[in-house]
Amino acid sequence: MHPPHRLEIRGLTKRFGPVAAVTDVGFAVEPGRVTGFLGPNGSGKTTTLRMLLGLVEPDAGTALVNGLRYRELPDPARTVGAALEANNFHPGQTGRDHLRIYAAMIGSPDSRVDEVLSLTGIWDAAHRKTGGYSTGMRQRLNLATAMLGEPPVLVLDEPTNGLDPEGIAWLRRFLKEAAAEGRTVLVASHVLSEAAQLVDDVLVMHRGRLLAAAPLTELAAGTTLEDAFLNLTGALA
Ligand SMILES: Nc1ncnc2c1ncn2[C@@H]1O[C@H](COP(=O)(O)OP(=O)(O)OP(=O)(O)O)[C@@H](O)[C@H]1O
Repeated sequence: MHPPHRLEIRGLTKRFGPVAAVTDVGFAVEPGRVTGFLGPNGSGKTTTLRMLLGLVEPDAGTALVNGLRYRELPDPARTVGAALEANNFHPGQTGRDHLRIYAAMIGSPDSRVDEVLSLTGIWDAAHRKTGGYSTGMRQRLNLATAMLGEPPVLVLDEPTNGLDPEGIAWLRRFLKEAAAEGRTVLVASHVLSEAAQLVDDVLVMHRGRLLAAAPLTELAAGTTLEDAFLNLTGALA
């Protein structure tokens, strides 16, 4: 794995026609911690992550991974493991073949495929076509793909969607361990009750703007994350 990496977002702004999707958003994400990127549907989380990954060009601002834009990284796929949508697999391909092709593309050894299959608990489904996977299995395959290059940074968008309670508990352990290993873990979610059990640091998005950035213990001191969130957004309603 590359050494730990820090993310730094500065003044990110993106409009889609009349929609101000993201407005002047800035924050840092530290290695060794799980950071929750929280906010309701449509608050600008995915657009911010897409700008971080060079998939959307910002109107203004920068998103840096250890001081470099994603497209300037010497080894991007092995630096940032990203899982944005769990439905971009070829339905006629097995999970294992999907991983083998991706491993070849990013220069990871074939042996890493078996490692990530074990790591993400989809070993049993590896030889089945992904068209028959449940949403939870797709999430695990997505995570397995993100982990192929042993990246120091993980960026995940709503990774618990479609996971059963056991899967959610498993993912929590997985991400906490990834952070304990020194990874930078950024997880977008609109499910505050789940986030409260997972994250160390909290970023709160609302209508395209960042409302708060603080450790969970500070933001939710003496209250729940839901109440802290409602207090923040209620003030703007
Ligand atoms: N490609 C696009 N074209 C037009 N509008 C877009 C596009 N992508 C996002 N938007 C709009 O930008 C706003 C922010 O969307 P975004 O997907 O970033 O929010 P989100 O917080 O990730 O929400 P969700 O949890 O529903 O994914 C929304 O109003 C959305 O409709």
